[in-house]
Amino acid sequence: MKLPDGFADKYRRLLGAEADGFLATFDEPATSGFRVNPLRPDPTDVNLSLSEPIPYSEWGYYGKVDGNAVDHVSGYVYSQEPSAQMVGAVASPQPGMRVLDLCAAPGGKSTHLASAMRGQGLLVSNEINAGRARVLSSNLERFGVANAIVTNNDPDTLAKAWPETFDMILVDAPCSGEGMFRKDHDAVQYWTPTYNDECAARQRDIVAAAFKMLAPGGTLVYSTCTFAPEEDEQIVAWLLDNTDLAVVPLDHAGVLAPARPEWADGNPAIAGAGRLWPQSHRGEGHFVARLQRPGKLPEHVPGRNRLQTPTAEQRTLWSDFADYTLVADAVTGDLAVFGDYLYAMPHDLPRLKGVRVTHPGLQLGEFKKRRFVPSHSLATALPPASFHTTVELTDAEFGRYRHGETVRRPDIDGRHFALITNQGKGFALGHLVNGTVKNLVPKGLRV
Ligand SMILES: C[S@@+](CC[C@H](N)C(=O)[O-])C[C@H]1O[C@@H](n2cnc3c(N)ncnc32)[C@H](O)[C@@H]1O
Repeated sequence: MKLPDGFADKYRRLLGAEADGFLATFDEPATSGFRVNPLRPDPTDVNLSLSEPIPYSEWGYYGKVDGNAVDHVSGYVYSQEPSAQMVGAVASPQPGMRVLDLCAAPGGKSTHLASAMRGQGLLVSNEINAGRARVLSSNLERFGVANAIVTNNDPDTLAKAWPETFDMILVDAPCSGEGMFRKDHDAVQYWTPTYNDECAARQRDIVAAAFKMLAPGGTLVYSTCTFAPEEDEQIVAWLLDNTDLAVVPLDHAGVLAPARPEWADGNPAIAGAGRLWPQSHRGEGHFVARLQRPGKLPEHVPGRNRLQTPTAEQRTLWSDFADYTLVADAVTGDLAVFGDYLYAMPHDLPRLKGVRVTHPGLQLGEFKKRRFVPSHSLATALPPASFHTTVELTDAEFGRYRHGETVRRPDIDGRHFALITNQGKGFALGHLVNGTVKNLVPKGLRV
């Protein structure tokens, strides 16, 4: 690969004898990986025949999953490069925590955090870019995450709304992406000898805002997919100088190499952070640090939010649908209406005033002229056992249904909604009308 001018010289200076091995990796193919979804009743019921587990990532495997395979479409797997999986492994939030993923799109780390949280507690996934926030919401829906909301704000706005609010915050920072060079040619084009300093200035602003939102006793995880000390060790040094955070040393017994204090201000505590290098590990490379505030985590105080609750008519429309389609208590959470849409919102929400919430929880459906139209997200959020009726499709029918076609099941009478499955995995809803399954795959998801 043609590396940008100045890049190789910089890493020869930093790495000395190790530089040749590091620079040679840019001519090797990129590595792929995925995680299985522990939120599913049978997480390993996916095609793992050729996949080898990633030793440091509880649900991770090396290998590639086809984006059109049922395992992907039904949210049984999430494709994520192996190094990136170290971040979720280091964070490992406990179920019940209040967690903020500040730079969250498209959702690789958020779905990993949600896996560890097991549906308990609150995950706030924030993304500054509106288009990317929409992709994030749909990836969380596909993965069946019901205890998350998505916000679309800059970090300073959130810091004003949510002082000392979260038990854990992940900053997976926008960076120069040197670890993406093998996968993303644009990252190579952007790089100049001053780009790392420009990224570092933005990263300092982001971590400063993140720190304001961290509760006493809380944990900040900072990560990048770049090798540049300006964006890695030097950001940790800045946090140690400007906040009461301390580095929690990571386990360097496996693939994670110690970070390099000499590439920042020499503070030996920085070595507790970790680096994944592509020359010594099967992955693209990453930096990760875990830092903690002194003190004891406070009790969560739910914010006083004035949410629009459903009207009596809307409640009836919802319960008519739910009673007829779902088993009892399939949906938990507080019912709230946003525009024409009904959501089940997670409990323990902080105050939402001043925050742009673009995905307030699990979208249940839309009220349309005195009718309730269920949302696609129910198909991947709820297990098949939650539905009174499921319709299993053959592999050939699966492809046609995703395309938007109807299927026939003459043995099923009446009119009702059903979960559509392939290989037992729910991936869409359908409306059965006298033996014909009308296709409810949203137009934007048809292929
Ligand atoms: C490395 S990516 C996050 C990847 C994500 N965590 C994942 O695992 O899928 C960084 C994200 O930060 C966002 N971003 C860019 N500028 C930002 C800023 N000033 N403050 C917060 N986020 C920003 C980008 O839009 C991008 O989605």
